Amino acid sequence: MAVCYQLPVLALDRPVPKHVLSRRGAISFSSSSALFSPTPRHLSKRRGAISYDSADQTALFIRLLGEAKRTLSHTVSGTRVCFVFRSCLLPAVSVFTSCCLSVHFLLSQCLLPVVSVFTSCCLSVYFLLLQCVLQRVGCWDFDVFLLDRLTNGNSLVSLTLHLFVHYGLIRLFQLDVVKLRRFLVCVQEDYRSHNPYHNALHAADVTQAMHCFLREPQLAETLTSCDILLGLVAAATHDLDHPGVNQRFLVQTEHHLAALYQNTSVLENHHWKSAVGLLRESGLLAHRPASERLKMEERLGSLILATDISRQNDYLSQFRCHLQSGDLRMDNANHRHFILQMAMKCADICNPCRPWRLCKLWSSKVTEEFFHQGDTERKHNMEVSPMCDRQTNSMAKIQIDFISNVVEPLFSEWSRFSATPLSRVMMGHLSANKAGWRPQRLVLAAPLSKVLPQGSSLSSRRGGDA
Ligand SMILES: Nc1ncnc2c1ncn2[C@@H]1O[C@@H]2COP(=O)(O)O[C@H]2[C@H]1O
Ligand SMILES: [Zn+2]
Repeated sequence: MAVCYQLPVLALDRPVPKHVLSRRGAISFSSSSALFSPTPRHLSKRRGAISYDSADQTALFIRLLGEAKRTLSHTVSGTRVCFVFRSCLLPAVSVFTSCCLSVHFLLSQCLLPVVSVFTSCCLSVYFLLLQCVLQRVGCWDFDVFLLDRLTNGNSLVSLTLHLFVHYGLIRLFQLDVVKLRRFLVCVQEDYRSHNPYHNALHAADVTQAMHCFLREPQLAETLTSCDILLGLVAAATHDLDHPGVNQRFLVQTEHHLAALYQNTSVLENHHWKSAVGLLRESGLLAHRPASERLKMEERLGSLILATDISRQNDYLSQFRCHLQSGDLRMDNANHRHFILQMAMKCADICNPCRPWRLCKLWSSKVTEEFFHQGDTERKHNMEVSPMCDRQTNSMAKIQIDFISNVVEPLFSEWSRFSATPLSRVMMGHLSANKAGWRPQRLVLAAPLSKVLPQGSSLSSRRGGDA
């Protein structure tokens, strides 16, 4: 009690600050506990709250509400009632209360241990399940959607942390685990969750694919721990703060990012600079020499910039030259970095190489985002971008074109460089998926009238045309 007395106590009914409520260890108790009474939770009245930091378990605020007192003063009015209440009812009430307390005490003695054993069993089962899922992180059919559901939308943080532990990066770079976690949480939060495709789940998917490529023999045997660290951080951050529209849209709408990066690799430059901002803010690498930090930031940039799909042909022709002349030397730091760039590019657009079920999910997400941009462009009388027009495109048509023109050329060179079972599996899925889309290529997306609200500028324009 003495300890409690010294703790900061909030005044009655003053709202608990937001930052305190967001802490993990907040306990709040109410007039009827869901454990002991059938009263629905929303009917029970909150009586108080204790918040403590999950790390040090030290109570920060104790807050008690005066609910009971107020109820009593409403019921008791007038001296006579007060007298009757005091002489007859009060003893009865106090006997009743002590009975209730005894029952409550008995129940809590019997039930609480059972409840806490049950809770810890549930937690153990949950962590076992999570471990089972994460143990398959190196498999090409890894289900990142399942991981996301299991972690309640925290797949990017949990997957990347798991991989940092897997590669021993925390020990090798003497990383502060708290800073690392904070950095990853910030990265995850800087992705826009309302984007159908360019969100933290896509980043988790790319990071998992990157891990699969890092495990390929040619890379696993030669990459340094710094290459691995950069490969994972680049994959996790490569689309940071993506606005859900492409560069063309940003340039045409004279967005400030287009002006800032002079219409060149606008998005990729923004992702890179955002990643560097978070790295510096988190202090994750603050203990490393400044020259090493700068070099890492630069290499991070060149990995992220490699994902600019409009520059794919430059990278591909360079890759083909190396493969033809057979001059790639993995003991050469520049060559290793180039292979990391190619791995990053493959990881970014590998969704058509996944098993059909996963491939279909990604395709519908990316199409939704494209069509959303197209709808916005039409609404503002802009020219609708290729692949973004739901009136002339079908999901299957977009997929077949994307596979034929972008994915196949890249992955056939990658499998020439890394002729492994994984490459054969990916190429197998790619051709099966392309064949799977063919019968659907003439099916158009939902009619625009179902997407745009009635009376929008477009629906009236279409009416005029008719
Ligand atoms: N399944 C897909 N279908 C069509 N385009 C895709 C698909 N997957 C990725 N892309 C495009 O490829 C781009 C790669 O870089 P981004 O992730 O910035 O944006 C991606 C999309 O524009
Ligand atoms: Zn991406």
